[in-house]
Amino acid sequence: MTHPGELLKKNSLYAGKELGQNFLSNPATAQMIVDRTGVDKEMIVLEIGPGLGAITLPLARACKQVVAVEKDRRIIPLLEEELANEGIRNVTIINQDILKTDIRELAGTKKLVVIGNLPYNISSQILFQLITIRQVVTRAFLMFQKELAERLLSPAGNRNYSRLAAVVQYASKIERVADIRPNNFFPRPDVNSTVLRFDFFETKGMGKEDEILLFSVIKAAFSKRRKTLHNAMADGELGLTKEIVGIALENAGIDPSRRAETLNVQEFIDLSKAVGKVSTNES
Ligand SMILES: C[S@@+](CC[C@H](N)C(=O)[O-])C[C@H]1O[C@@H](n2cnc3c(N)ncnc32)[C@H](O)[C@@H]1O
Repeated sequence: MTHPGELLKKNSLYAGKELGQNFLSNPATAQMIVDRTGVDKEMIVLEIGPGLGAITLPLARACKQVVAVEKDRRIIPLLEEELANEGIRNVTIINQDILKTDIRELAGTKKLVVIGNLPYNISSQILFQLITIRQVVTRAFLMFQKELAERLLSPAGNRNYSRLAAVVQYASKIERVADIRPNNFFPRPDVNSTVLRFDFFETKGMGKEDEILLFSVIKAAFSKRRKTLHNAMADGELGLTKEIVGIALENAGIDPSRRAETLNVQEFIDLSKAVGKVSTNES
């Protein structure tokens, strides 16, 4: 691969901050990430934000096909040239914003593996998007700012445990793949990065509606994290009175004086089922 600094300079371009363009500049690191994904020649991989191709090149050699969604139109000719120089023909580049992309439609009847060195300002949104379409995404390898990765890995009871961690842990098994230092990027970011692996799964007995309610309950519980569950969930966006919340907590066997960050995924499931039941009985 050509060094991103050199490639941009040659084409009179610059790395855009608003698009989170910190390109991987160390080919050994990009190769290590691809090796650790374990992708093979049978797999179709969706790459989010291929940039100048640091990951795309080793990835295309390892898998059957890469579908690469890149928002920045300016850098696509450079990526195409990098691929052509290496004789790589199994990459389809789509010039689009991933947040406006129908990934389900892209997948068609196939299952996808997703990989992305993401712009940090939209990484949580992308992860949430993948969770909602996990019927077509088997696993994902995503790079995050290290602090966010630590929060996602935090178990219930840890002070870093959050709304997003609860939702992600409900939908996937998470593992740390690698920590990556700033000197592996151009331009150098101010923060450390971590690649995480997500193996998505479906939970038995949880339909689409149950899941929507569960995510709302988790959101409401974390909306006022310093308050007890009873206070945080009452009179909020769930539209439940204090009395109803009290009954739901009791039916779920959860002490109302606990706080959101102490509830594990199963307890959130029990609580959302209890909320669903008590609200149906009320209406
Ligand atoms: C951190 S750079 C990583 C580039 C490349 N994968 C690498 O590792 O060197 C993020 C890439 O995502 C692209 N990008 C930013 N926002 C995007 C969006 N909403 N949809 C698709 N691509 C986006 C940027 O233009 C950039 O190429």
